[in-house]
Amino acid sequence: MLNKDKKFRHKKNLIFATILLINIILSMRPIPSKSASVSLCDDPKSDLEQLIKNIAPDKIFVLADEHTFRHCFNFIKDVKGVSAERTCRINAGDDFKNIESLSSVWRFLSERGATRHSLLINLGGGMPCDLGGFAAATYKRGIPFINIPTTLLSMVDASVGGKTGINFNGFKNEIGAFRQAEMVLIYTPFLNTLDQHNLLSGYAEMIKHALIDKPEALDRLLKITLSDISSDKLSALVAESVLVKDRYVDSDPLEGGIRKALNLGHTVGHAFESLSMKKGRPVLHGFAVAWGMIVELRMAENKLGFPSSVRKKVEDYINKLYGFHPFGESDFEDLYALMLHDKKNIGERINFTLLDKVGEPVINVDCSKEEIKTALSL
Ligand SMILES: NC(=O)c1ccc[n+]([C@@H]2O[C@H](COP(=O)([O-])OP(=O)(O)OC[C@H]3O[C@@H](n4cnc5c(N)ncnc54)[C@H](O)[C@@H]3O)[C@@H](O)[C@H]2O)c1
Ligand SMILES: O=C(O)C(=O)C[C@@H](O)[C@H](O)[C@H](O)COP(=O)(O)O
Ligand SMILES: [Zn+2]
Repeated sequence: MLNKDKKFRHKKNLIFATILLINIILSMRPIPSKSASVSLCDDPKSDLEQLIKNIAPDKIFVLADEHTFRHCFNFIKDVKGVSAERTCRINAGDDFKNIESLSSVWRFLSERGATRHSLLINLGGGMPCDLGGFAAATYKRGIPFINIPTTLLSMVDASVGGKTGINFNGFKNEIGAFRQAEMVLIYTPFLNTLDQHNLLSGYAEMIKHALIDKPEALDRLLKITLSDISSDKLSALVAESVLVKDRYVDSDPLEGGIRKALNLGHTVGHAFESLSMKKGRPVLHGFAVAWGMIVELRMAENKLGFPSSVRKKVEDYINKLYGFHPFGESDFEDLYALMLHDKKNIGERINFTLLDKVGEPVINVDCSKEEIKTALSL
């Protein structure tokens, strides 16, 4: 099963890499995505207008947070049918990816007469994309939505693949649904106003994609200093990264199996993220995932023989750029209790996604409390 999977992935890798290369050479923009349509665009206004023409909604609504309304709304405000009056603005940050914000979006749509034929455009990072996607999935049992990601993290990861939802009861994405966007429009100049901290946060998910893709992709990322990167180079890396995500989503859209590879670093990462939020000192999702990957690569090394030289290279890179995770021995029981709620678990078993080697994820690895503790405190 695994071997067949590897061969299949290798063949698909080659096809995608070839298409990507041809695209870059010919400067063609659409990304050959399969699960949701994803495109790298040069002109969000005209691309959005074309899309809206095809969808033909009766009304158009936009969801933005306070920052994306300020920095990004101007790029789409002149699109026919888009208006500030029909733009729902929510507070920024993961603290607000909650039932109250969700309810305010449902109310906004309902009070302004949104129908099942109305369109919701989520303009923002992973927070508005996740929350807006879930609002769209549930409002009148589902209306179409478009994601326009404005952070690096949402361009390479959160806007694609149909996982929508909110945090609830102290747990990440506890309530949600799988629902694909009609289209994902990636416009990398939005990143010009994004701070370095949030760029790094997105870069962590790119490192995750490289780890489940191939050694060359990982080596390339670990050589780059994000603060010096040219916008062309970053756009090419965004395209490459989002293709990795799309490939896994396409093989297993509802996460019955191999899509769990995309959750590498998240069993521990989500526990870090939830605990930091509970303590009132929230860390960004990508930072939590970066630290979660360190712990899970140690577990992969201990349990599956993942090469220690590669684990060390990734760990050094993360420690240098992201610092060390802010948790101590005394946090272990809380972190473990949070991991018991991970969505990949079955019964009381905590199921990790680990790696044999770079590009060879192994899903459903059952790890004991002791094994987790050892990896956390090495
Ligand atoms: N659905 C998925 O597959 C998936 C994948 C990865 C992460 N996520 C989720 O995504 C969320 C994290 O996403 P995120 O990192 O994009 O966070 P975010 O949406 O909270 O954005 C981070 C910050 O950047 C600001 N911002 C956004 N775009 C900007 C721009 N262009 N210029 C200036 N500021 C801007 C936002 O207002 C916010 O303050 C988490 O909730 C995580 O769980 C979901
Ligand atoms: O798309 C996926 O599948 C992922 O796991 C991508 C993750 O980066 C993302 O953070 C996702 O929201 C985590 O999902 P969850 O099912 O662990 O809540
Ligand atoms: Zn993530």
